[in-house]
Amino acid sequence: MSTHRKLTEETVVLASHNAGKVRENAALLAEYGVTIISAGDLGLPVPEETETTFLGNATLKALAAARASGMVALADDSGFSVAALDGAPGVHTADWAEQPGGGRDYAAAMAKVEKLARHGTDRGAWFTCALVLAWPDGHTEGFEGRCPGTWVWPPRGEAGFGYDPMFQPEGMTQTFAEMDPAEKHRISHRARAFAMLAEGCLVRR
Ligand SMILES: O=c1nc[nH]c2c1ncn2[C@H]1C[C@H](O)[C@@H](COP(=O)(O)OP(=O)(O)OP(=O)(O)O)O1
Ligand SMILES: [Mg+2]
Repeated sequence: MSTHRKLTEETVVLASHNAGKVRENAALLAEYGVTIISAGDLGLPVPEETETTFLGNATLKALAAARASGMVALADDSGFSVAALDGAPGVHTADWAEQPGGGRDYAAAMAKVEKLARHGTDRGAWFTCALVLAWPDGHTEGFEGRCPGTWVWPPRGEAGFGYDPMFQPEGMTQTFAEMDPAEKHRISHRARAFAMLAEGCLVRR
């Protein structure tokens, strides 16, 4: 018997303000007949990410959206880690792209990572994604997936979002940004976390 709470609702709030993440999670949920409303569409605030782990921050974002909306919410906290940098930027991945005047510059963020990591011999890198479902009564279900690979320079490809152009997953010759979305969905950290979430909490309809 599963110890996970099942999602019975047909619509969930996607507690993310990142268009790339909303798009990828919406596509994954659609396979289970679940539709989404984004936190942006509902005008929900962007909570401060004060936790030190991906699961901690995803839980905080999911609970804030579930309580504010009265609906089940799904949050995604994710990031890029470099072995030579002891896992940085990690939970601070989005912060590294933040510009002084507001907004994000991912070309600059990738250049910062390369500058710090280029002297190391270890090219290992990985993406992590924590997905948390939260109910308005405070119940949560969380799952974490990782995708191992290497960082590459210069960045390659136009698809995807964020740090995708500098990440080549293990066993592949293309970066995430050179793959089509369906291919990224077969192997990504998000897809792996989602597969666990689906196994635990989703019912195909
Ligand atoms: O598949 C990915 N491919 C490339 N980059 C990625 C991926 N997944 C996460 N990332 C990057 C984007 C962001 O710089 C950080 C997540 O930060 P994170 O706080 O979880 O998301 P966010 O602030 O963009 O949106 P929100 O918190 O509203 O969900 O990692
Ligand atoms: Mg964030």
